[in-house]
Amino acid sequence: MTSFNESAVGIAHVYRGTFVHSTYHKAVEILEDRLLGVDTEGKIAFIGSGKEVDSLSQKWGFEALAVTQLGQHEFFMPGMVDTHIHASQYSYAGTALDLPLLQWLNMYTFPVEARFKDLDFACNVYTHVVKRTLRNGTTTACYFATIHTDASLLLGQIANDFGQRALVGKVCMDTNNFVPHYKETPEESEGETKRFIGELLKKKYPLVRPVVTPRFAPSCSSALLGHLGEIAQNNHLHIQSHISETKEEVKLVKELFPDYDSYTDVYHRHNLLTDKTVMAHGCHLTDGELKLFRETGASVAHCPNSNISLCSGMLDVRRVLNHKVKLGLGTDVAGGYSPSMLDAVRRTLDTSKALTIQDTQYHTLTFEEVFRLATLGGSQALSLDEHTGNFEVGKDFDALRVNTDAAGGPIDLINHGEEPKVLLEKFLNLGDDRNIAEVYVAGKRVVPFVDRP
Ligand SMILES: Nc1nc2[nH]cnc2c(=O)[nH]1
Ligand SMILES: [Zn+2]
Repeated sequence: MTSFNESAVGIAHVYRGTFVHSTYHKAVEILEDRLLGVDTEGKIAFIGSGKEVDSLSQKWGFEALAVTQLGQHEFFMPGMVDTHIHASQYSYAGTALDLPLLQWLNMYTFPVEARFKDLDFACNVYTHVVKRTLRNGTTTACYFATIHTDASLLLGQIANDFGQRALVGKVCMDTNNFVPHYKETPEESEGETKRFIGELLKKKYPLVRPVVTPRFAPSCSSALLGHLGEIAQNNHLHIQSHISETKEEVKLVKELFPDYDSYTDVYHRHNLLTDKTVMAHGCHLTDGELKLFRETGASVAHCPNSNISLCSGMLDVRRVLNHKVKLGLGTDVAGGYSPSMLDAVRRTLDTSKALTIQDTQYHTLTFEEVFRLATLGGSQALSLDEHTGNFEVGKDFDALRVNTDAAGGPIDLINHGEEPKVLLEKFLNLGDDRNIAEVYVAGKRVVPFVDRP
């Protein structure tokens, strides 16, 4: 039930139509002809039957005529959660996919990221990535920025200005043999991380939080990892990094950290594995490492476009879920070339089917399961599911108004009276931003963009 005082918080909007979401027990739950009320704080105040419009309008004090009615081929679904995206790498998305990870970082990534010292350059790229992801239905994004504190703060400001829910990480790295000007000393990295966290929190952006961001073990000394673990622990902060993306990287970590049992153990012994940690990729994690994820509550960001584009590996999502490790989806721009979570959904299904081609006994993921990973699963992976991820009374209204029959859109031949589940499947497989008529974050309509072009 609602936790707030009903008389103190009014109803701001009421929507009537089909709502499609996931619950902890059901991958897809279809709620037909429902009325959903959003209060003035952007939270879901009630969900009732459309037939009860008169009694609900009396109880909650809204005009029955003020209800927004969805069209026949429309539905609301929860906003999607991108659990891993490099905002800074959006500048070269769609290119540079011809090298394996470690060479790719040296050749393309580090030289580009070094440019974010220039705040004008940063502002342009960050504005584009926030707008593009919002327009594609990403209501929550967990961002890597670069090592530059002021540019990272700017990313937080831009996410706030456009109304996106975001975790923003100033990247930390004190090891870089290939592009030596793109690194910090351990003292700089520690000090600038503290400044970043302090200044971002001081802004009191309602939906933007800092996340402690060691790039990955090969870019960080043990001293730096230790400092970052301590900062996260002392301030109860989120943590993000990369793990076991490629076999070559796992081998390198073994050489760099010979006294540790595994790659996961490196992070664990620096206090970087907590229930607010999200680690990208994890393609080559062992059962023992997944057990450590489960025990600590750390989660995996599955980035299938990137895993295929850089030939890194194919994560066995079913195995991760069987270990009861939390898992969300990530675009991993620009290792992944698409900023759209719909692409992440499709690539997740493709990878699962590729694993099925290799082993016909494999338990292929269903589109319903992948829908959950893109929404509720992502919010769980980021430990934000108290606030977002599905349509539960008391949660923030983070939602996409999907119109499968949008004029000029990519979906043809929708039958009259088509089942909502079929509309969802068509949208996930064929849809794009033309089908996302509106995007809401914490009750506020953030797409279409109003004040800005
Ligand atoms: N895909 C990817 N993997 C990484 N590992 C360390 N840094 C990165 C990065 O920027 N992208
Ligand atoms: Zn990444």
